[in-house]
Amino acid sequence: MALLNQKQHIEKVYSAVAHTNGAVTASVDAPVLCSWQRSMNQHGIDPADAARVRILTEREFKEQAEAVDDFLRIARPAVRELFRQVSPHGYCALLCDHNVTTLDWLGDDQQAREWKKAGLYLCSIWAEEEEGTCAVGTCLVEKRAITIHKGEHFRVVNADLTCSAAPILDPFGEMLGLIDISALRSPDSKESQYFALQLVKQTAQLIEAAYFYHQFEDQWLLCICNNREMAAVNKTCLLALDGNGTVLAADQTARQQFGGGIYKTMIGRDIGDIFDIKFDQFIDVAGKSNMTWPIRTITNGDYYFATLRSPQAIGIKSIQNRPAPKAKATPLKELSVAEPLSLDLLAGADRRLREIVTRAKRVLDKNIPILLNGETGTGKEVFARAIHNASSRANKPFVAINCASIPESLIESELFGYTAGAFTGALNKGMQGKIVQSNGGTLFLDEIGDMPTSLQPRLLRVLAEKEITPLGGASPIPVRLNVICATHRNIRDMVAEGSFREDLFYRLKGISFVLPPLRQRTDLAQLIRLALAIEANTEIGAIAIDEEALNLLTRYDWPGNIRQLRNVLRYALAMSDGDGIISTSLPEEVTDPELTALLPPMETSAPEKMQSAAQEEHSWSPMEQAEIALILDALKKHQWQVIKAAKEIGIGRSTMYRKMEKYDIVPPNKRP
Ligand SMILES: Nc1ncnc2c1ncn2[C@@H]1O[C@H](COP(=O)(O)OP(=O)(O)OP(=O)(O)O)[C@@H](O)[C@H]1O
Repeated sequence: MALLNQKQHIEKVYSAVAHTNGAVTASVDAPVLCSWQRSMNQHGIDPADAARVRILTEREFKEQAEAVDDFLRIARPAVRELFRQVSPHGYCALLCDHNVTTLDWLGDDQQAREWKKAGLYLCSIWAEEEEGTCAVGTCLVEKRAITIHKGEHFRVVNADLTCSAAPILDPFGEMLGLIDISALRSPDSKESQYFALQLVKQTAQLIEAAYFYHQFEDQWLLCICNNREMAAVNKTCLLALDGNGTVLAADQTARQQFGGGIYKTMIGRDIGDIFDIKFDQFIDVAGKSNMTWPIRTITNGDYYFATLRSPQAIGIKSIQNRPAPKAKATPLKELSVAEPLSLDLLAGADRRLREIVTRAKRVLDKNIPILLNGETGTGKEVFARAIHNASSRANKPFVAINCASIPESLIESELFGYTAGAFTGALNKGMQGKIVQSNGGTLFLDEIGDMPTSLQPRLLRVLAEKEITPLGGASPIPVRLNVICATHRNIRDMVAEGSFREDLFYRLKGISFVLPPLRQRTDLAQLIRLALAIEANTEIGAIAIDEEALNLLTRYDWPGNIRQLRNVLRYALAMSDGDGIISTSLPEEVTDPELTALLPPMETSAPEKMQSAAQEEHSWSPMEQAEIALILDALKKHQWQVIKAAKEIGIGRSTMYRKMEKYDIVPPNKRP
């Protein structure tokens, strides 16, 4: 842009934002003007600022791309096709994640320097907070497709570009990413970009549909169209249904057409409440054929045409005896909800979790260390077990060690084992460490953030050399190690503070997954039904739960995540009189969270304090202290259910009671 034009552009932006000249303000499209105001007033950006677009470092790029691996894999072919169509007209194509970072880029290599200079390149960040008005950033804010043409850009350095971007939403209406096509030069009129905008919109829709299919490939997919001829090839208006005909997800078109645009009005509803179909009969006819079937809406009797695609694999058992798809019928035992839970059952219908499960399945047998991160009770251990059970090592041992519950002095021998007479107090026969026990199976290192710094180099050596020398041993033992670690801590921060070795961190984090806390899960109602079935040892849906109770449970904040949810359901089952769960079956912490919040902290923390005080009065030997810590940890983990805690430690019930008596360990409900 020539200097004079640059000056005019800057003056125009200032004048429009300040409304000093009505004609200037009126000449700017409303969404562009709003974005200019945000850029200047909220983000404090100077339209004259000539800085280049910010670029991600290689490591940041790798991490961000890894986190949306599935999305990129699904979207790339569509971006390539789009680029093929637009590149002869001077456009490049950008695929961005929901952080507006360019994770894929296609452009004419001969102009690579120019693209780079303009920031239209891999790793560039097109956030409105940094760039001001721009197609990608403003599209993210507006959540709709938009063209930002030349001087509509906020910063003068971008004012030669023309860019059209469209959002790509997931089946739950959340932003997955964005697609953009941009050109360095273009005609002055914005109308020239009309077809560019339509093309990015279409491509975004295609990616959304592909993603929807992928996310729900193990469920029934109902594809609805208002035209019989187009029904078989239609890519939008999709509903994912479970084996009972309950709506699990709906794409944008379906939400707009049948749910008034509101996601929640459709999810969890029976398909028979929306269309005049009985789902079990419908899958008998439509599920077995690729034919198109006429259906009518219940509300106003409008005709539509539907095709039904059967699941590729079913994870959840249906309450009635519905026929499983013939092609890939799943063995009966996989349909049960009994523990240990499979990866598919753990994923539920939550987008993030389903993505995590898909990625986890891809590395199952690749000997890549997995790091699981997540708040307490989000299911890290259960997830690790499910990964093990889904791998080819399923018939080999899954050995878990909790680095936080074992005293530092014992971790070494627990992990590495020792030979007979290695030290005073060592068992006569010596002890095989957990690492050797897990040989060929999976070693689960829970709370890895609590691994003492003194032991970290030793663990690193075992991982690198794949052999181990027990304490007191002379020769190393070769081990086939597959490690899954878990922690609720931020190990990266620990690395920065120096309390966790960086080399060990990268050795353990071949791939990492963050399990979402319950408050972020989008499939809470479904998870509640699943957990209820597990607690009651029945099939999903066999225990009724009324709407008020379900609402209370889905609205509750769940600081203890799934562990707490399962305790609440266990309590509710005990309180219910056989007619299912109603709101009065639920504990007060759920029905009246404010009341619980008002209780003085002593109510919850006192028992633990008293317990520690009781232990401190004695002078136990280090071995006894270790035993106390182990018992207390197991009891707390199992909410003071002695039998479960004993089972976890691997001792009998009577031994457990004897030890509790010896160590003065009293359950909170029996304390004075
Ligand atoms: N998807 C699920 N459905 C039903 N129950 C689940 C699910 N995920 C986890 N659970 C249950 O929740 C409880 C907590 O799970 P787990 O011990 O794996 O969590 P965690 O994240 O390892 O907890 P912590 O960090 O406290 O060790 C367990 O009883 C487990 O069986």
